[in-house]
Amino acid sequence: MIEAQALSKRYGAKAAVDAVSFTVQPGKVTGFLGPNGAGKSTTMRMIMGLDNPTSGHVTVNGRPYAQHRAPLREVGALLDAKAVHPKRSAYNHLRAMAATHGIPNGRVRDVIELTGLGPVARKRVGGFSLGMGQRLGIAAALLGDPHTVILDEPVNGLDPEGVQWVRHLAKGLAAEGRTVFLSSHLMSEMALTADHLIVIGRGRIIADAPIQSIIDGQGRARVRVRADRPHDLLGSLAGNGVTSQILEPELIEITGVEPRRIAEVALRERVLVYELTPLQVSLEDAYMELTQTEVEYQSHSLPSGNQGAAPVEGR
Ligand SMILES: Nc1ncnc2c1ncn2[C@@H]1O[C@H](COP(=O)(O)OP(=O)(O)OP(=O)(O)O)[C@@H](O)[C@H]1O
Repeated sequence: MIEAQALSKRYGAKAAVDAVSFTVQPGKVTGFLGPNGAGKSTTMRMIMGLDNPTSGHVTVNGRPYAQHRAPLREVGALLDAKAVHPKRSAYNHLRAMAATHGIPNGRVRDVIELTGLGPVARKRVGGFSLGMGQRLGIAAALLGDPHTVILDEPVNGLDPEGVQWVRHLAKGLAAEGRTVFLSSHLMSEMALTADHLIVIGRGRIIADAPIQSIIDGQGRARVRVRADRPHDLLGSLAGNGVTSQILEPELIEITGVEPRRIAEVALRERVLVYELTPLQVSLEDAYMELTQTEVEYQSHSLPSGNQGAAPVEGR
């Protein structure tokens, strides 16, 4: 279990991590999700004792990382896959790590097999692709057979087979009762892997909940409607945070109101509706909604004729 309490890290005037408190439970995969620069890596580095908190504290299985007698057996982490001597082979890198931590050589062979590194294990790490480097980082994280596994952006650079492998690995480790904490900026990946999500934006926790409740809590009803007089319909639906997007002259998307209410209003206004389709709120939409105001580097789409979402105007 990982427990952070009012954990903060400042760089000068900037709060990279701002008084975050959370618990990562064993037996499930917890996703640590946030846009670029949100504070994920800084938090993970503090968990591993690589950065000192400015204030607050964080423990792994009840103690700060550095106070564990056999830390590699307690927590395994992939934080920076490139932090390996380029002239060493993968096998020698893992052997050296194992030797300094009293881990038998047999375990080195096990993790090489587990991570699919067998064919390249004797090659120099300097020539590794990003994906192979990630696999080596994961092999190192698992070397001590740890109770807690922390992986920072583990699917970075992996091909689809590798992505799927990480997914199965994470789920398998959690099923064995381990604490698994994975960071990502991709909601789509987390949706397939994590049981629980901690969402961070600009150094602060903005959600901490099971995946399903994040969808249920954040997603607002979105409905696609084809109607002969969309403006009349929208005029009558105005208010209470209802927003709309006109996609074609007779095609609109309405957010924030249930399909039945749209049908009732259309009937009352004698607007002909010939399509009324509830659109599923994807996890990606829920994430965008959660982090909208929390991204550090926001991209803006170019203005275009009738595509922008606009609040419904009253009559
Ligand atoms: N050593 C440092 N010195 C100054 N600022 C830093 C340092 N490390 C991180 N930061 C800043 O702290 C904030 C959080 O960075 P962090 O790397 O933890 O975010 P992240 O969520 O892991 O993002 P990414 O997905 O881009 O890696 C960013 O604004 C970053 O620029």
